[in-house]
Amino acid sequence: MSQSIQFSTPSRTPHLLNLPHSQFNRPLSSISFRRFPLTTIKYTSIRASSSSPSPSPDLDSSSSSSSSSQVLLSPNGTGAVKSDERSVVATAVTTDTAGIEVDTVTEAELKENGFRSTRRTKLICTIGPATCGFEQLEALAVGGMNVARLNMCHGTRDWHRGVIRSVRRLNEEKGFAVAIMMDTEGSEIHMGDLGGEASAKAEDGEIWTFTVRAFDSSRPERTISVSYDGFAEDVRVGDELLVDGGMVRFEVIEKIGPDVKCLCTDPGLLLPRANLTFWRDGSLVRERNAMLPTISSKDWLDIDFGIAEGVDFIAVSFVKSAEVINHLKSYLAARSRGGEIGVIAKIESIDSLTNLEEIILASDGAMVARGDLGAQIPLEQVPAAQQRIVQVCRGLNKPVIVASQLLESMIEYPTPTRAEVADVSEAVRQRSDALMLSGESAMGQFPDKALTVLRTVSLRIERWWREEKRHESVPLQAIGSTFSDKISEEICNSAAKMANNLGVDAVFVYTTSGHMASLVSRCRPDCPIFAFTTTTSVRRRLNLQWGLIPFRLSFSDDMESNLNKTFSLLKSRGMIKSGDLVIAVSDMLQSIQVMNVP
Ligand SMILES: Nc1ncnc2c1ncn2[C@@H]1O[C@H](COP(=O)(O)OP(=O)(O)OP(=O)(O)O)[C@@H](O)[C@H]1O
Ligand SMILES: CC(=O)C(=O)O
Ligand SMILES: [K+]
Ligand SMILES: [Mg+2]
Repeated sequence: MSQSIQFSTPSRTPHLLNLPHSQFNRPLSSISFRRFPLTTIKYTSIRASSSSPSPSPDLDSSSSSSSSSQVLLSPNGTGAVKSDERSVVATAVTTDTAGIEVDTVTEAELKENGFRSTRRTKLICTIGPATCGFEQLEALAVGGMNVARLNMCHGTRDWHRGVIRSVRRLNEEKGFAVAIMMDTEGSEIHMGDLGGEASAKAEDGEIWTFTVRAFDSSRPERTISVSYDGFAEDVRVGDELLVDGGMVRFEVIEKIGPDVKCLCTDPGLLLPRANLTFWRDGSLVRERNAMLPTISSKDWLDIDFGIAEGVDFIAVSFVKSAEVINHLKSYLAARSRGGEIGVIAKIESIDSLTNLEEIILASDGAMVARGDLGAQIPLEQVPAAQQRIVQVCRGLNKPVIVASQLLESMIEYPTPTRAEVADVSEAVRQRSDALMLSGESAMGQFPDKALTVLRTVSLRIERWWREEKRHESVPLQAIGSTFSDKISEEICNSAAKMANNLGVDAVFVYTTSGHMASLVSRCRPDCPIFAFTTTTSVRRRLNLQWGLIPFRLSFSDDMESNLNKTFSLLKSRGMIKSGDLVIAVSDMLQSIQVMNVP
């Protein structure tokens, strides 16, 4: 017996009205509202599935494209997997109970620990030389990587293609739904690649030459090439030159044609292609490089490459305005068969903070790119900027990623500093959607350990905060522009509130485009959210969002049959059990249903 609230026409089967779905999968009830201005709230009882231990034949036949006999194991909104379980869960499972795709890590987690213990904060790993092998990628997926990031500042397209294909293979063979995020190089000023060296050490008091000349052969001693032709012209004697946001500092002492002589004032390690900024009288000089395009010609070629390889997200470096995001989105819409690639705005410049709301509104998500941001605004302003970006994203229902230096010391050491753990905790406590590793996973010595730290700290802080009931219920601004969107939003807000008040085990959301799932995620309910979607690409994209455990499942407009099918499939896999309390919402038939699993 279930209790439900439905926003629908008097007809129990609104799809029989034979009104077309709009191309945006707008729920039928919006149409119904126009025809039948009277909103009805119905309490219906749904007959529970007969809870047969194996799925009925019609379940199998209705699962159309998903009815392959292989069950996939994949994107994981999951929590910790004990190391001795890993070898077990990392193997592909082949079963006859096809029809639902979920990764083995999630499956093991749900079976072992129940719904509530799953991890809500998503984890992103930058892939580099330390993690590009198939087995290394698999270890990261098993360890909880939800998204793999490729930084186009480094590596060749062939190298990136290899990684993308390995991740795809991992998804296909092992059922993961690891999404791929391509991060553009952008055209800010950066150093050259050090002629193949991994790093170079600049000592206090040394004189180094920064030059716009290219080197034919090997790099002359204490010489660094600079990517920006106007560099020697723009800097002035007395300017301060910051490498990587201040990891190393120089003072400009002399200009000789294309060469700029600089005195090292803060020693440190110079890494290939590190970012350069120059400061005059205590503020960033940005008049000239403000003219550089956000998306360079090389970036456009990388974007074409990303479209061809089917990446899930493109993160745009050094976004200055909403215009560039809109431009890229219309390009993608024209080239990539309709909005299948999400555009993430990287907030890492003063301009992006100035135009924050409009940029986030135009994007599909944002990244607090603290590395470069900390080179553009005083470091002590970065935490407040982070808090503001996270809040704006939550308000506008866009996923937000906190990135850079979360566990920087783990590039070299196997344990984090206490300060780093506190920083990770703060990002989790702010309820950002995702945390990102950079050098820690790309070229550090302990990529798996760094991921484990993110995972365990996330789990612990999430649980602590839930137990303490510390989450003040933040009033969320209304964002829906159409009446139908407003209904969806109210349904999701109510479902999340009911879930907390009733202490349910999970919210189930049936969503074709993923929008309804994101609306539930936005409410940050106490219980996990099982997001069922019909397409693999939507499933991967949902893997970036807080609290969503994405499954691929074919379903219909008939919620009763969807629920019965889901219960059967999940029960037969041991992921839910009779008596579990579930709230279900759907974007086909706008409704909320509360029921115990039969
Ligand atoms: N594909 C790659 N190949 C080689 N080294 C890489 C690769 N990706 C990352 N790295 C190394 O890892 C370090 C940190 O990676 P990350 O991508 O976060 O760089 P970043 O310069 O901080 O980011 P961004 O350029 O977007 O601001 C880089 O400085 C580089 O040394
Ligand atoms: C991630 C990134 O681009 C930064 O922190 O600058
Ligand atoms: K980048
Ligand atoms: Mg950056």
